[in-house]
Amino acid sequence: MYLYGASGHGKVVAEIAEESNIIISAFIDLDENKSKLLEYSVIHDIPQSPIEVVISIGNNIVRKKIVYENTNFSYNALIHPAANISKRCKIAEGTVVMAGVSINSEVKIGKHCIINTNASVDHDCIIEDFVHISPNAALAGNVEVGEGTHVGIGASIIQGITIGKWCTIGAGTVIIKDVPDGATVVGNPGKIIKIK
Ligand SMILES: CC(=O)SCCNC(=O)CCNC(=O)[C@H](O)C(C)(C)COP(=O)(O)OP(=O)(O)OC[C@H]1O[C@@H](n2cnc3c(N)ncnc32)[C@H](O)[C@@H]1OP(=O)(O)O
Repeated sequence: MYLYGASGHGKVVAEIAEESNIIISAFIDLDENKSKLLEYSVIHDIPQSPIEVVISIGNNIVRKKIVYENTNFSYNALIHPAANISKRCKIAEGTVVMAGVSINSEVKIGKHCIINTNASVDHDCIIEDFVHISPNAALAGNVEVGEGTHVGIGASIIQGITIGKWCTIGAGTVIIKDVPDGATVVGNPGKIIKIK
């Protein structure tokens, strides 16, 4: 497997692959100043043959762009063995689930999401493609999160809330009302500070 993105996030993704006994061929990164990350080489020319990849980049828009630009890539979900995942949840290709995560019954998680360390996603949540749920964020039951949204570290979202596409939920924010597309929300209770 290749990891696309030789960064801090890439290190964490590499260690999930190692824990899962998956062999890492190399990192791919267009930054020619990077030659090695952990014990792995960083290559700058994207292979054109079919390869299996996990995109190890935290930026949601960049992950989406890479998927659309590289049709020779194939993807599987990468799940840390120390994540606690319901047998009734669905996790789509390219999504990375980190250590300590809990995902409860009948949750659906889209493609190329990051469910970061110790995040908690409760029953019946629906998370669309390219979302990042940061460390220690907690989603109560029946929460929906739209494509490309970033839920910040330690944020809490009460049950039944719908968060739109490409939103940013600030670190530690408490969401008690639905959030429209493109909104940045911070504080407790969460208030919109900008809309894209
Ligand atoms: C493993 C990992 O590292 S995963 C990465 C996890 N990272 C995160 O969760 C980061 C989340 N990002 C944030 O919380 C950021 O502060 C953002 C995106 C919400 C806002 O960033 P910016 O758009 O740059 O806004 P800026 O810093 O200018 O702040 C605007 C106002 O909102 C306030 N504000 C910003 N973030 C927060 C927050 N999380 N909670 C409360 N208030 C906040 C600021 O104090 C400021 O208030 P003021 O106008 O009264 O001075």
